[in-house]
Amino acid sequence: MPPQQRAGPAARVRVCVRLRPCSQGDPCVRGLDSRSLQVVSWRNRKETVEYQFDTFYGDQATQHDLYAGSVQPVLGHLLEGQNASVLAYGPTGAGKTHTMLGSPEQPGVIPRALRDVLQMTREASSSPRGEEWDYSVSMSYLEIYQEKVLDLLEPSQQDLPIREDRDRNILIPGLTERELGGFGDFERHFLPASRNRTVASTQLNDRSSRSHAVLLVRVSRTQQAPPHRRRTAKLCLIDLAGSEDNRRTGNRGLRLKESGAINASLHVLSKVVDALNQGLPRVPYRDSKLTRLLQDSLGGSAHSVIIANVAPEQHFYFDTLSTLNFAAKSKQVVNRPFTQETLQAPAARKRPHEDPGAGSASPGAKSPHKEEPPEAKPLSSLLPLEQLDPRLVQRLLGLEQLEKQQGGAGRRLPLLSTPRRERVALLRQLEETRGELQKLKEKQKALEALALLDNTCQPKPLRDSQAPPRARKQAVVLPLQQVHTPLGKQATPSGDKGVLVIQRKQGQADGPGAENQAPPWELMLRPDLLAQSRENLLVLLNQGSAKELRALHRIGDKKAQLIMAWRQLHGPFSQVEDLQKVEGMTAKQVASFLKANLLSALGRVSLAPPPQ
Ligand SMILES: Nc1ncnc2c1ncn2[C@@H]1O[C@H](COP(=O)(O)OP(=O)(O)OP(=O)(O)O)[C@@H](O)[C@H]1O
Repeated sequence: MPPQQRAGPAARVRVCVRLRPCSQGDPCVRGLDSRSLQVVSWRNRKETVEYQFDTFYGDQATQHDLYAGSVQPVLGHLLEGQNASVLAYGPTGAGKTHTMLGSPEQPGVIPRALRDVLQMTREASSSPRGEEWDYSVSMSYLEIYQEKVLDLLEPSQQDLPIREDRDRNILIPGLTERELGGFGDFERHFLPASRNRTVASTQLNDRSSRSHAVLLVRVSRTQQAPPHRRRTAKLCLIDLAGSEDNRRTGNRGLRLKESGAINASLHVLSKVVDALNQGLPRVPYRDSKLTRLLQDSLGGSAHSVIIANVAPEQHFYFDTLSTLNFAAKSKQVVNRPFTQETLQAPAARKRPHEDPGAGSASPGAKSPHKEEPPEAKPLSSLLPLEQLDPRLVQRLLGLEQLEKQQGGAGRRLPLLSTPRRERVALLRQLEETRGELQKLKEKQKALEALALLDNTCQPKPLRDSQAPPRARKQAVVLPLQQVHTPLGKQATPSGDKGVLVIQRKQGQADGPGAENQAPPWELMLRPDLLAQSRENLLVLLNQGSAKELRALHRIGDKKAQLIMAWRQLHGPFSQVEDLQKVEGMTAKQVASFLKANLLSALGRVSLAPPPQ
């Protein structure tokens, strides 16, 4: 059954800053109060910058202080079916992993949150009303290493896809998901998986995280009795890899490549926050795997907490400023958490431990969870309805009506309540309509192509300083018509100015079942214009500037340079096919270059009436 979403109040991203204890020299960061801090310039100690956040944790703050003050408060939303995210951000060596993971003596956010979530579900199920509900908690753990999504619970080199379902939940099909009965289960799965995370020694951190690590925890509660309401929420705990200034890390080779990927994805994260703050229509979530994964945490459906970790040493001064600037702008991001609830049909319902993947707010799971199938789309047309030929619209509507009666396209449900004779007539009508529709679509396509060519072929001077215009697909509706000609003969459907000829294909004719095949005719360019167009392309290849060459399809900056260099060395090309002699251009590439450019080169042809 379709999920129901109940929007809660908007929730601003909560931002706290944590300062790591100083390991050498005079610190350049000092706390002012429980919310504010000051950064002192390394050049002039009188120069200071002040920041204010939801909470500031100084270097004496404990793991418990931070967890209880900033993380625990958002976990309560999970049982309401709302998502939550905690994200540790900051330069390398500033204490992100310490904050999120900690050590056996000083456990960090992750073990504390898991203990609490498991405790919460246990308490809820043993409360007086809790007996009516089944609770389940499960986890997945992944890293994003060099733009690859890797499963840490079942490590392999396979880069897992990130998908979005129709309710805009982010899913990772194929990601392993483990059911957690208690904290012991969590430790059993999590500790070995943490060792799978990519870490390495750099000059700034002996165990530097080379990837972004994401722990996904799913909390579901399902009503035992009908209507089996089910609420599912996702908790995302993220230990980001640190931004790195490679002049200081001394990174080389693989380390340098890793830090390139880390810095690039953090840059996109910053652009995402900028776009959200400026209310831009396009937020570049898709520009990196990290932001794609965080799509429902930043400016999305989660209660989010950002922990900005900063290091106090003077040599971290610029990193500290850039981290605090990121944190300051993140404060303004507003999320819209909602409760998502599904009703499960009794037959589809299983006990949670049998079916950990069911439910649509899941982070995705190996076997059980599948991405929701896309909603059945209405029959598509080539052009917006209002631009289509009225007869075609009539046919489309008729077909849709018939398909509805029949139970949907492709599903040939018997029309049980319809008398047999009517049923046969209805089915025949449906077949005919489908056939006609197919034909009309083919014709529409052909006529669009024709209209496109006619538009492209406005006479222009041969040496035009402008680059040849790129063919623009235009929605032009022409009266539907088909010109039949004897085999091998050609006709010009648009009179003297026509540029296309319709030619019947060998061995094909209209007949029963022909509507299901490709049309029995094809469109071809008028031969005289074809020759002219090739000639124009050749002129362009021999005389065109780099800019004009780049304006051709399939020619980028590098190829344009190579073509000009070849021209200088060997003189003009004698035919377009000579392009094969240019470094890196194969016969196949030249053929596809020709195909892609013949139309736009036609724009340079002055049209004369076709030869009689
Ligand atoms: N609040 C803290 N108290 C005590 N030690 C800390 C604290 N924060 C960090 N450290 C220590 O500082 C060192 C670097 O911390 P950590 O590895 O957590 O940095 P990081 O930001 O995760 O770095 P990277 O991005 O390179 O992985 C570790 O030895 C860690 O134990």
